[in-house]
Amino acid sequence: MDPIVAAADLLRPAVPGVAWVWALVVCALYALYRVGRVLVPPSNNDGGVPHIPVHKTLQWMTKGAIGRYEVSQKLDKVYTQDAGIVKAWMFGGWAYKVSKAEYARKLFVQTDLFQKVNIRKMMPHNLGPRVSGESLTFENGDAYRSHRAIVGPAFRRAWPSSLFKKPLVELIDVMERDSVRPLDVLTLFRRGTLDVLGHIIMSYDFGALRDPDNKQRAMYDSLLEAMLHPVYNMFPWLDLIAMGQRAKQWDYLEHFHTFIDSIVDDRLKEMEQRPPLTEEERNNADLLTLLLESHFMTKSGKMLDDRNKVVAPLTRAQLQGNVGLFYVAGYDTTANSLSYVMLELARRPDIQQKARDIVLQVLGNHKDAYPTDEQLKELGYMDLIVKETLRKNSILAEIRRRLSAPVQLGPYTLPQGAIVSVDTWAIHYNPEYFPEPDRFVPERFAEDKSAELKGVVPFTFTPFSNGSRQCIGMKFSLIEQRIAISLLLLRFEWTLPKNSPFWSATPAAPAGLISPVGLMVDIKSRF
Ligand code: HEM
Repeated sequence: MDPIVAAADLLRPAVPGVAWVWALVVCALYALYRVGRVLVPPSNNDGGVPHIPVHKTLQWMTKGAIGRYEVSQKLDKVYTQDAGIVKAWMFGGWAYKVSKAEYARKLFVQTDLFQKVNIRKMMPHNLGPRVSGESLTFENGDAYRSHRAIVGPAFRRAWPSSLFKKPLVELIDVMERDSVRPLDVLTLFRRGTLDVLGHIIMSYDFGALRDPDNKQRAMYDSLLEAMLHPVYNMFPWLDLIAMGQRAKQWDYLEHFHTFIDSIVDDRLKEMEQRPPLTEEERNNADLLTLLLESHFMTKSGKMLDDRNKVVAPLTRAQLQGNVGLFYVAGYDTTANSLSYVMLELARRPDIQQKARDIVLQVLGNHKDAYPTDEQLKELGYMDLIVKETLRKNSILAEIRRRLSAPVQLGPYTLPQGAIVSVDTWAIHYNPEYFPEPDRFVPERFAEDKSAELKGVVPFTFTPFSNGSRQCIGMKFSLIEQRIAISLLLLRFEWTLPKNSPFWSATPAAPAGLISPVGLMVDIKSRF
């Protein structure tokens, strides 16, 4: 019987004093049972998956910004040993984390079995999942395939370098202006990526680079912080009584949705009245235009998904949700990635110079050079830098799924409903997959690498996830970063301040979105 009902029943008898004692005993037992469930991992007959004691996890959680690297090496690795899987207490419940290529492959490939966790349904009162509302990212099965058929074409396109020119050149100019002092690169890249996203998603100028105190950016950062707030994620019902800053963040959410809605509205009207896009217009169009073009095509009833089912048009809420998702998914991820690139290249001036030599060879040593599409092809080394940076500093620490049925992973049987995630840091630092994992070696990802750098084992490089649910914006982000890094190398030389803690460690949040908290860089203009 539900313990609350049992307690209420005990309160009914004629002798109230005794009833209260009984009620208190029942409540105390229930509290003990709840605490016990937290402390003792469920047996689940899973075949003896090793587990991390909850007090150890809590110890690390309370250490604050100590870094995912330390958590991975000193906690996860110690308890996982060679099993390639470990059970850990995360966000109020027990979950499995896998770190073996073979197990990760199953998670990435068997998408009907390893399903996306629909946190929108799980936490209906919580602010976080509402930011990207009814978007593809929470969907599974037919609903997901239908979304992806409409959203996919907007991302499967040419990404001409001219598309990025205005915001990226502005980013470099602002950086040059500020280069006299150690620079908080993460904040600057956040301003830059927001302007890039505004421009590319819906031809909107946020002006975040021009104005460091830009209100929209402050609002947006606050929303991101709200989405990742550990307490509200652990106790989602707290949002029912949101007060103070949290209540303000609910207002921001409304602003954000009204803002997207009004732009989607205008664009819908504009597109209804115009002839179909020409090839050239499509090449230079923003994502919203391409998304709506695809959305209009569904109205003929002839668009099919990858299993040949007819795709229904998106509702207004789904259009709004997907545009919101592009911001959520593309903003801090790319800003963090670029910051980590600056960090890794500051620590390795030899690789910084090697990359600069390539840039100067392709673009020439001219202050105003900007890569053409042809030149961009010759700047592929920047992608190797990004990949190695993301191997060492994966922005999403875990890629999480829920089991729709029991599954066998090696000797272990995981039960239906269990949460299973790929532990990107554990895989990326496994010397069996990446020899000498602490070293920064971009050439690991080159196609024509030397024999001692063996090929990347499939499903072991996962910063963008893998399989059919791989990041839809990966190509976009890689091109944006390829251009940004080339311009950074052309215009600046940089290093870390002498007393920077980042020379020997990488302080960062240990979970959630990984960020180089407090990174400052000394940059010097080359012109
Ligand atoms: C360095 C930059 C980026 C990283 C590291 C990154 C990483 C990821 C990862 C790991 C996932 C999969 C999450 C999961 O499977 O649970 C994902 C999904 C996604 N990403 Fe990215 N991303 C980046 C940039 C972008 C950009 C620039 C955009 C678009 C503007 C974008 C749009 C998306 C979308 C829409 C999804 C959901 C796809 C789905 O659910 O099928 N991402 N990203």
